[in-house]
Amino acid sequence: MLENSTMGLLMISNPVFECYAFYSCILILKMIMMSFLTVLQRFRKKIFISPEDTAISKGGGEVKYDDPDIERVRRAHLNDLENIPIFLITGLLLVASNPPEMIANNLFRIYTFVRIMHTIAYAVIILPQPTRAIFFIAGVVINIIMIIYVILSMHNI
Ligand SMILES: N[C@@H](CCC(=O)N[C@@H](CS)C(=O)NCC(=O)O)C(=O)O
Repeated sequence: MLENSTMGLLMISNPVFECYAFYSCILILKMIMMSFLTVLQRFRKKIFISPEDTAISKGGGEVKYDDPDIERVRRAHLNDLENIPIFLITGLLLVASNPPEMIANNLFRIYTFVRIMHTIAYAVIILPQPTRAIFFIAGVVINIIMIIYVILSMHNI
């Protein structure tokens, strides 16, 4: 059983949890949108992942696995999958560690901003490197800061 005080931290009445929950929802919605962005590209280019999918496209289509535009969106989606779930778990651990509100909330805000910018730089307007790398690294640094805070806030290690 969680202690009462910890349960209190993981409730919307805690402003840090509220902020975490809000930005987590934004990031989850963003990831859901990546599937639709892929579908959009598939219909635009009439290129599908399985033969039966070509039947739902007016004018048919073909199965191909190396279209650069589609693969770009898929890579951006995969990169989200490599990073955002780490934030969702680490952010929750941070909330449970009762961090300073301003610091935690700004980490959540900046993380969300850099992940959205990573997608834009990778799959929407395609910005030159190292723009995307900077957004990626900023996100990784925030996850690491949160992990270090959580570890340091433990009493029994
Ligand atoms: N799985 C990634 C690990 C490194 C990474 O995430 N790099 C960032 C900054 S260059 C990125 O946007 N990689 C592109 C990608 O994952 O498709 C890769 O193979 O590149």
